[in-house]
Amino acid sequence: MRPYVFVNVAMSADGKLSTRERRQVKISGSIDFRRVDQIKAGSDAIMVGIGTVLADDPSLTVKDPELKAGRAARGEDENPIRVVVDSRGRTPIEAAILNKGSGQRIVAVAGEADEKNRELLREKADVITTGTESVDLPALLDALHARGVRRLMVEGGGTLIWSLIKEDLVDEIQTFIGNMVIGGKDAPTLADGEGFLAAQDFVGLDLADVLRMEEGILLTWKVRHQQRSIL
Ligand SMILES: NC(=O)c1ccc[n+]([C@@H]2O[C@H](COP(=O)([O-])OP(=O)(O)OC[C@H]3O[C@@H](n4cnc5c(N)ncnc54)[C@H](O)[C@@H]3O)[C@@H](O)[C@H]2O)c1
Ligand SMILES: Nc1nc(=O)c(N)c(NC[C@H](O)[C@H](O)[C@H](O)COP(=O)(O)O)[nH]1
Repeated sequence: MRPYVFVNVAMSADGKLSTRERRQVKISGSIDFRRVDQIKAGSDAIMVGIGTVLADDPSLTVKDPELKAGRAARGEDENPIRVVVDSRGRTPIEAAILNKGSGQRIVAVAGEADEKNRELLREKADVITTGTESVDLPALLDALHARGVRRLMVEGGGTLIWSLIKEDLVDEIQTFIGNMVIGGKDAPTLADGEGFLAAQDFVGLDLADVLRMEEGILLTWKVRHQQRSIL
């Protein structure tokens, strides 16, 4: 079993999530940032890859006090469970995601992660070890479901999103497209990794909503799941 998984990113008009130097770019306007806060507050967990932690040092906390109060009224922590996918356990112990705001943290590492790193991270987070070189994403989602996670928001980055999509683990993609061109053939996009080559492997989407938002546009897609042959 796994949670409902939805990706939320902001990208430039040319599809970039940040610069080729992975320097964070403010793409969302105030309305989209508020929307992101709302969907974060409505999630049981929010997940990022270690690349995003090292590049942006995000706290992934809920910002609006009313949204936090709403979570408390439902008997929830003020922040969703924050999950870092981090094969080698490189999450800095002083990272914002481990120190800012209350709530549970999970760092998912792979078997190869250094035991010392795992020990250190256990002071601030639950450490889940799954997979050998990279984190076993189906197993991680199963573990999150077993912990009661039913709605999982994935913030990025492109490498993590690619793996989740490739393993057919994403149900919905929300992307805010902002009114700027970042450029750069090596700048990160919504789905990086090795990419598909054959058209029959491309992941199909159904357009669920289009919304103009300031000078940008918010697209919501539902992912068409692979027709798994039932053996
Ligand atoms: N604009 C946005 O909405 C947005 C959101 C998040 C991140 N970003 C940007 O994305 C960039 C970071 O993205 P990224 O692709 O470098 O890193 P990422 O955040 O996607 O993390 C990828 C890393 O996670 C680890 N990992 C472990 N198991 C894995 C698995 N099974 N599959 C995939 N990864 C696994 C690996 O070390 C891998 O390199 C930054 O520049 C950041 O600013 C933008
Ligand atoms: N939705 C969105 N619009 C953007 O313009 C932008 N640059 C990000 N980037 C994603 C990044 O990883 C974190 O969402 C932010 O860094 C927020 O981090 P905080 O929780 O405020 O610490 N995300």
